[in-house]
Amino acid sequence: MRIRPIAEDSYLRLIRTARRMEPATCWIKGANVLNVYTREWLTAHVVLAGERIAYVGDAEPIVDERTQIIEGEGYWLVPGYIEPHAHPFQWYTFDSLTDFALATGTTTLVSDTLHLTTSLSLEQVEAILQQLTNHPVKQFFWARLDPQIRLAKQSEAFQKDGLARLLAHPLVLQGGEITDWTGFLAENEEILFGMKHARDVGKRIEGHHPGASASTLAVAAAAGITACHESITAEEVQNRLRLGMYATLRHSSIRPDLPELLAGMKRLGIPFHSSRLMLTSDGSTPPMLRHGFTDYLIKLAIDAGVPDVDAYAMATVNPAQYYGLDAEIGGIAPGRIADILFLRSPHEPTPEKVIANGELWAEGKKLLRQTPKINWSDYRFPQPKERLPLVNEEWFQFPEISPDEPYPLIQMENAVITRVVYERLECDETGRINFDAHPDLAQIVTIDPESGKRSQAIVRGFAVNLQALASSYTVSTDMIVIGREPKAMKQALERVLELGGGIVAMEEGQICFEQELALAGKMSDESMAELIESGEAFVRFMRAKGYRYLDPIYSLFFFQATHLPYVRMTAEGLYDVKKSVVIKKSAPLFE
Ligand SMILES: Nc1ncnc2[nH]cnc12
Repeated sequence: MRIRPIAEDSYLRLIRTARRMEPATCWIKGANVLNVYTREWLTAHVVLAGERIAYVGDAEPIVDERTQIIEGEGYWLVPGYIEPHAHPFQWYTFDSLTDFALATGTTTLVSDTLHLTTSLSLEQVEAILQQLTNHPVKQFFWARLDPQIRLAKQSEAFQKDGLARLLAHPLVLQGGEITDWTGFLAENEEILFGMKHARDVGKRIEGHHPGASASTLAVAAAAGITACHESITAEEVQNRLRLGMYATLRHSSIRPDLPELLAGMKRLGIPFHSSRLMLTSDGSTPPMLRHGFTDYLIKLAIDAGVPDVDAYAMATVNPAQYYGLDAEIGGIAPGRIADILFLRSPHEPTPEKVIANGELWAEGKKLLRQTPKINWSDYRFPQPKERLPLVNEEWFQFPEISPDEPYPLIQMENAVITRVVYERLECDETGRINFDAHPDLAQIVTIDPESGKRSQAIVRGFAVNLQALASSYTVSTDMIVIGREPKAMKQALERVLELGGGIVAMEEGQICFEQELALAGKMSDESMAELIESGEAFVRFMRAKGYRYLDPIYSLFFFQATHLPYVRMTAEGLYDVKKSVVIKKSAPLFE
């Protein structure tokens, strides 16, 4: 597959430059160049004709006064990195993630379309995908087959016609990730249609199989799933590879698994030079990006003992091959698009310079000029204040309980996994839960203006003595409010609505944390540097409030995500995912 067609005159120029009949546009003189195909470092000249590589080797090119000559001595050149599994909406936007990626050497992203497809028409989604291709980072996408929440509004992207339309889109490289495995097993029509269709139109299908046995994975492979990024042990990596799947090794803000996975793989003798290994940061939230992006993962791999050439291959030629793009990207070789990173040492994957499409775009982790941006105001995401003009303090009244009857609690096991436990709780004189006797508990309320429903439950493990936190940053289009003070919970939600979306915490009537996320309630147009600072401030705030797990940002995001075990907040109420039963029903917002 080709990334884009080549103009006739550019094609001729490429051939003539390769034949040394025409001058190079750029000559990188005598650098150490990684050959990802033979996995060796070779001293070579790299010669460009416009956006493509014309020649790599010993011969000097023809030059003229317009040839840009870059002294390659002392540099180690590697191909631009490829992130095969991005979720570009974790506070950052598609734009700010791409800028950050470019500055740190990732020149291709394959991205989730989730919050576009749940909020916009397919025409608008397609217009955004098309606009994103103006960015120097090459961008491709996946068509989700399920929205990861129960009783999702029937957005057209998840109907058969919509799925077929998205899967036919030239920028969409795969279907998935298949998070609704229960739906697959129940032979859900749309999911099976989407998988078969992806397969029939020659696209990849990505799985999502945490903890799956070899026999479950075998079913997934039979159904056409070709990669999965959910291995958390080396044995799970091995199971995937043995089935002919690609295993994407993940290091993310909720699962920072890479060093352990690699140590286990060494123990099992899984070859690091396998072409079926890729790396992903799987939508890490801003604080994790303090360390970098794909460059950070490669560094971790090298530090864990992976030979440097194999670590680079995991983030370049392997994903390029997986997506059928290796004639275009993933290597420094003739005919490829010139995405070239200049490193100071093979053990230091953060590039000093980044060439993308034959042009120098970044130096010292800074972009040299503005990249094309999406004009987000052209796209009408539902406005929180219009969806929910009135907030009622009653929604946050504590539930009446009986001190003799065990009450269902959401017990957090880690940042995203929850269980239901039943406990007797102390009540006050009004028959409502006495939160003073239970400092580690908080009320959690989700609000869905479209269905006019609110779900209410009690959570343990999120925070201690938390007065109020409201968030439009959720996996769905709902709002979530957590806390112990109904008045403060109302105020926090009102502030989120006023911001047009975001996360707000209140203490003693004062805002003590605030992050605007006015784009779809999930993203802000602040720079990545600002979002990293703010994300770190949020983590500090939550730690001070007793949060003990890895990533409070993802905790908020996933309280409703029914692809995760074991209890979730849904429009129907508190829901047991394994048993498929509602534990506690939702209530109407307005009687
Ligand atoms: N399944 C998922 N959906 C949306 N964002 C994610 N980030 C990591 N996993 C995700």
